[in-house]
Amino acid sequence: MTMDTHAPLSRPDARADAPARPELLVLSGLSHSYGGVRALHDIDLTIGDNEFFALLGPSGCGKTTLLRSIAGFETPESGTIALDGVDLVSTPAHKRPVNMMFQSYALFPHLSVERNVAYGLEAEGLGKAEVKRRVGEAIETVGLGAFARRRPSQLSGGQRQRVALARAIVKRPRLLLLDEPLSALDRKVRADMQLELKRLQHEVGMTFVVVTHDQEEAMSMADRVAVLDAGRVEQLDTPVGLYSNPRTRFVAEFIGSSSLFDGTATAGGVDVAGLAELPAAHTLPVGSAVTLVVRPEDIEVVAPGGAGLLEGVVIDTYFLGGSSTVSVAVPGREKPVGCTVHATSTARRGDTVGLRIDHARSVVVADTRPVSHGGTESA
Ligand SMILES: Nc1ncnc2c1ncn2[C@@H]1O[C@H](COP(=O)(O)OP(=O)(O)OP(=O)(O)O)[C@@H](O)[C@H]1O
Repeated sequence: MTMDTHAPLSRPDARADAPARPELLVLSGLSHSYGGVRALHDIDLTIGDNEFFALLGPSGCGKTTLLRSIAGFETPESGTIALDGVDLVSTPAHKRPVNMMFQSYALFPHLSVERNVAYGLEAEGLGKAEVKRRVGEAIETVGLGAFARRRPSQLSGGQRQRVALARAIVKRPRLLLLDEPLSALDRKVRADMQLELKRLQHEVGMTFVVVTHDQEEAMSMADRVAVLDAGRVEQLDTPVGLYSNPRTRFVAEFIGSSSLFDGTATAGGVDVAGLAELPAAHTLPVGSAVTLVVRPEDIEVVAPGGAGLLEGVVIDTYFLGGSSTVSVAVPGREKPVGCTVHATSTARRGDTVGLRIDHARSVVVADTRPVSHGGTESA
């Protein structure tokens, strides 16, 4: 049997709930409701200067409400928002040093690219020469120099998105808010634009706060990510921290793939219902309901029969290029266990294999749901 030899991810030891840079935006105790619907519950967040920050969560978790509160399109029920130490809640939206890029891009269809980009500056009453220079710079920054005279209908989706970006950065806000900025683009263009957005943020030196429900997008672009669920911040961390050290079951399921083993905490690990006691380090009360979270690259597929191994039967292998995913049915578990192996793995469908979990890398989280039998697996 082949052994999986992935290098371990480093675990962050710095406090990830505080930005590495000087703070720019501080939200304290922010709550908001729409009629009887609680959209935000007591949110505390600090976002750093020149940081690429993502708000990530499933539909309805409150991401847009949070963004709109920062922009000034919603007035929070309680709590404070300060930018550079100055209160924003009492500052009207148009006076905040904040710009928002909408999902729809909201371009003027009858105006050329350069007129679209110039619009906001002209509305501010800037001189013609200044407008021309700044518009030219912004259009170059987003790589649309050759398209300045075209109208939005003569551009691709990715190019339209760049116009919206140019229009957002041309006013040089301290903070740029982007609501699902890539959702209108197809998969390939999206991947390119993720890199582009990151480059642009670095180049213009502004703080970006991006809202997305796509965890890959958030993880690939952002310096830090706040994972929201039902109006609360579940975890605020770096992408590596979220992946390697999820603090709740929700985060473990939402970020990346994992096999989740529900059970009861023991002194040295987790007693997985109907399966085995699996060793793991944790500080949760013995006897409490917990979930052991194991990433696919932290499971080694080996010959069966060794001590401390789970055993199962390979039900599928998926070749992914440099690696493969082996899906193993383990008796007593409803969902198969996914393992990442080297592409040269000899594991084949129908093989009985042993699974060695890297106990030093698995994570135990408190499970607030009733203990289920058979375990679950995230996508
Ligand atoms: N204008 C409104 N009136 C009433 N309820 C609203 C309003 N806007 C949002 N909500 C509710 O507030 C909650 C948070 O909505 P919000 O739009 O902030 O979530 P979201 O995470 O951005 O979702 P999505 O990803 O689907 O856009 C949801 O339950 C939503 O139904």
